[in-house]
This record gives sequence, structure tokens and C-alpha cells, in this order.
Amino acid sequence: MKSFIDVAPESHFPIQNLPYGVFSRSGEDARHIGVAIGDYVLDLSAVKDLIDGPTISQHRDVFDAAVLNPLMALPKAAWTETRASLQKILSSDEAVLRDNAELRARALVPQASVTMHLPASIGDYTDFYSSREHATNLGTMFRDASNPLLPNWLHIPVGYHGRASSVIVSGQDIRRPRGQTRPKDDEPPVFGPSRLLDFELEMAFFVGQGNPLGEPIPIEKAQDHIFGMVVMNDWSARDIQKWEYVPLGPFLGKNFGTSISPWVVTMDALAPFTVPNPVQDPVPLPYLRHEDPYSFDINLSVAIAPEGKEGKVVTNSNLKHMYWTMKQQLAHHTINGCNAQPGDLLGSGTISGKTPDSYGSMIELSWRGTKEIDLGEGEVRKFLKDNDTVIMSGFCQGEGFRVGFGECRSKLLPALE
Ligand SMILES: O=C(O)/C=C/C(=O)CC(=O)CC(=O)O
Ligand SMILES: [Ca+2]
Ligand SMILES: [Mg+2]
Repeated sequence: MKSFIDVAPESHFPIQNLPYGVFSRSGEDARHIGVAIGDYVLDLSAVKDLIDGPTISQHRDVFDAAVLNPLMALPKAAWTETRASLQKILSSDEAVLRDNAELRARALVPQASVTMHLPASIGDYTDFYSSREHATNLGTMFRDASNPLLPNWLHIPVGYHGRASSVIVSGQDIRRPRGQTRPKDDEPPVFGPSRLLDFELEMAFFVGQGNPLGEPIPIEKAQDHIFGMVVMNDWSARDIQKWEYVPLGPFLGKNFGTSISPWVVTMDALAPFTVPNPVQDPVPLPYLRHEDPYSFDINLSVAIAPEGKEGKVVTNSNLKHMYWTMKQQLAHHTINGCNAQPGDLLGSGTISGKTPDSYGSMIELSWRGTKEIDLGEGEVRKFLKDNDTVIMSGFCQGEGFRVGFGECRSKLLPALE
């Protein structure tokens, strides 16, 4: 499969990918849905008449929306038909766009000239805790090194409800939060800027079609409700978190901001990179069981760039390390009748591998501040400094091409005075 548009082998956006995003043209407010192809965005409102299939042809108005929610709300068949149509339109042996200069000028926009926006209106955001290595590392540091996993962890995809209003798109800055902490266990709490500001390397999926309140999504149907994935940074103020989290879980230590990459990579694009699921022992309860593989080989990295300097990679991880699958997360989330809705964002939890160079947060990389993380040029960190930029990225390696996510990048601004 090849496009008439030149795509470099290391590009994240070949014709095998075609992730969805929401963009506006330079100097314009209007938001459009597009797919990334090489260095361009294809504006779907400009080519919607060419998108064909028995389901999608009844719903082409979804391509005029300013968010992906209407497309997400359609049955999975509509997503697959859209992808097949777009691959055809962009292919090197299809003339309809290739040989129409007027349409190309209207529909293909250089990515360098657009502003990206949040891809969906996110009604709800939930964050799981599905990496065994991450849960083990935090349990070891904070609770009981001899028994780090809590008793529920191997039975339930543990999670918490996050805050949708503060999810931001890559490129937007984030401000260091202020809050209440208790630096010394035998002294009263104090108020001020968080001093232990961390990233969490995560991925997240967008829910497609939802479920009515009271009717769970069975695990056999879960994949029909998973639209696609992004890379996510669940910014975490460890000192605020530590003081506030007992017994109800994360609150102000997490809800000041969560960054996501702008391009939503579809599950159809990720399908060739499926790998076997981790062995789960004990075997989970029947509502969480599935045999088909739904784990993905996605290379992930995080770089930190101090102000005015190049980014230095501080960790390399992979989504395939996760213990609980996205199907299990969605089946669990809805098993009590909770209704998921199109555009809901469900985070994986921090993605840590087994080795210290694959840990997904600074609290693990610096082992609670006992080790320095080397950024080169004399720069070291235990936690983030003001004006550091955190750059996350991910891609699947195919034969001669990459299916990638682009970047999730945000700069940490100083706290308010
Ligand atoms: O184990 C803890 O006390 C805290 C865990 C987290 O902060 C992680 C959380 O947000 C879920 C995750 O990213 O895995
Ligand atoms: Ca998290
Ligand atoms: Mg967060």
C-alpha cells in the first residue's frame, strides 16, 4: 500500500495509519476533522462525498463536525468503511484526488501550518492503574516492600475517575499547581507550589459507541466500542497526592491537567501490531475473561527538555507490558451499569517495564528522589523544574513504515505567585 503523497519511512503518518484529529487552518477559527498523511492533513469535510460504504454513506455529516464524537458514536462498520475509503482516495493508483489539483489545494493542508485541538469533546475521563511493574514500584516505595501489590490488584483493573475539564492537547502549557502538602510527617501541613512535580507515561483510548445506563458492555463486544488511542501524560504532583489520597484516591494531585497527543490512531491501524496478552494468574472472574489477543506492541519514549535545550530521552517503555487489556478495562468500567459515552477517555495507567530504564514516571526513575536522572550538559533532575518541556511519543514499527502517534508535548510553567 502506497500513497501518491511522499511519506518518509520514519514518518508516523503513512497510508497504513491515517489517524484522526481536529485542526484549524492558520488565521481561521473553524475546526475541521482530518487525517494525518505524511506532512499533510487531509480535510475530511472537503472529501466527504468520496467516503463510501453502506453505513457511512448515510452519515456523511459527521465529517462536517468540529469534534470526532459524532463519528465515534457510529457503529464500528462506519469506521472501517471510512478508513478503506480514505486509503483508496490517498493511494498512488487512484486518480480522484491525485490528479485533481483544485481538490488537492482545498483538501490537503501542510501540518506545519495548522493548529491542533482536542480531538473530541471529552465527557468523562477515567484513569486505570494497569501496569503491574508500576503498581509494584509504587507499592514498594509507599506501602509494603515485602507485599507491594494490594490484595485487589490481580483481580480488578483498579482505576479512579479523573477530571475531563482539564484534559489539554499537546502544545498547550501547564502550570505548576499549588496546594496543601505535609513535608514532615510529625509537623502540620503547609501551602505552596508543589515541589515534587512528575509526569506519568500513559496511553488512553477513546470510547466509540456507548452503552445505555444499566446495560454493561460484555467483554465479547468490548472491541466494538473502542475507537482509537492517544499518548497521554497524567501530570502528577506527588507531594499533594501523598497527603490527600487516603482513603478516596487521587484528587488535586492529578486534576490540574492531563496532556494528550492530538492524533487518534484507530484500532484498525493498530491491529497488525497485536501481541499475545500477558498470562493472568489468578484467572480473572468470567466477566473479565477473553482469549483473543488485545495487547499491542507500541514503542514509547519520554524526553525532558530544559528551557532552551534539546530534549533528552529519560525512559523507553512499551504498551505491551500492561497486565490488564483495554477490553477488560471497558468491561469492568461498565459491569455495574455505568454508561460509557462516545468521546470518553480511558487512561491505561502509568506504563512501566521491568527494567529501571523503562519506568514510566520520575518517582520511579529517581526512586523517590534517591537517584538523579541525567539530562546531559550538567542538567540532572529528580522531579521536574519550571520551564521543563516533557515530550512523549509512540510508534509501532512495521516493515518499512511506522504507525505512530506523533508527540504529546507540554511545557511546565512556574506556579502562580
Ligand atoms: O500507588 C499509588 O499510591 C499511586 C498511584 C498513582 O499515582 C498512579 C495512578 O495515577 C495510576 C497510574 O497511572 O497507574
Ligand atoms: Ca495515572
Ligand atoms: Mg492527570
